[in-house]
Amino acid sequence: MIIRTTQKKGISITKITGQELPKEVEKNVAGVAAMELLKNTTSAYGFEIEIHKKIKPGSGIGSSAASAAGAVYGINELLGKPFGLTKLVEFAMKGEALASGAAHADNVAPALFGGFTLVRSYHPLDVIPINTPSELYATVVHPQIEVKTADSRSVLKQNIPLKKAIVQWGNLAGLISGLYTEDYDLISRSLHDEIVEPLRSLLIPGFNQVKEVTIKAGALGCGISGSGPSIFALCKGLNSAKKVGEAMSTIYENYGVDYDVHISKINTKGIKQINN
Ligand SMILES: Nc1ncnc2c1ncn2[C@@H]1O[C@H](COP(=O)(O)OP(=O)(O)O)[C@@H](O)[C@H]1O
Ligand SMILES: N[C@@H](CCOP(=O)(O)O)C(=O)O
Repeated sequence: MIIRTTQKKGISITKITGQELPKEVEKNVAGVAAMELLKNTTSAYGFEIEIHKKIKPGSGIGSSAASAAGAVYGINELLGKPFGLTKLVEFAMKGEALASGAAHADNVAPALFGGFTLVRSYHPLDVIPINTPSELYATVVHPQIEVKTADSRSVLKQNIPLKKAIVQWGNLAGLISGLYTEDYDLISRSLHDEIVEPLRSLLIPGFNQVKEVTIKAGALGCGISGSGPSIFALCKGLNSAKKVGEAMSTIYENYGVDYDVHISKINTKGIKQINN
């Protein structure tokens, strides 16, 4: 993303490459998030935004969040950093509301803070950055089909049986504890989703096979990335992450579905600015 200051007040989106997305400010998550930030300033300037997309929308790996968070981060830098990270998350959430119908911080918070983040509360917004174990890698397979967050939210049930909620609270607490203590076995034992995965996985071709081969290949755990269709695995060490990536690929090779595999150490720094 490239952001420039302009004499004309307001936001404009001047160029989009890589994907078909609207340039109208009110229809693009970057424009909506940027407008929300501007509403909270008395800036004498405006900003023009170029968006260069490398991820298909409806990915489950935060394509929309990347644009929303990038826009507010860049404008905040150009304004001399009047806002802290939590405030930027609030602005970027307005962009996510356009994409999915819900002003959630699940992707914009980690994009801005870096690493793992816990969104403890929305009223008020309370984002807690969580420790990242030093040997932790993520492997993500992104089958090139679009699953919109709004659609995969609509398949969820509004009520959760108490028994399932108790199991899930245990897993969540175990995961947070495992991340802080860098206990990879505990992370592995805690990576289970009793509530959302059984419903949403039906929207993802090959999900069960991917999960099976991924665990066999040595992943600590595997699940739906965001609202899908991407599937993530957490791994200890780069070699394990690569083996898991190969195992994931075999499934989509057999399905004949185009896919990308991304392997990365967990990025603990969040968005960074590059000056040209
Ligand atoms: N700058 C943008 N980047 C990505 N998606 C955008 C953008 N602006 C608007 N959208 C819309 O947001 C929706 C994708 O968001 P979402 O379903 O949450 O997928 P993802 O998991 O890839 O973020 C699509 O309808 C897309 O047209
Ligand atoms: N975590 C939320 C939002 C997911 O958004 P996405 O853009 O990553 O799909 C959810 O699971 O609904």
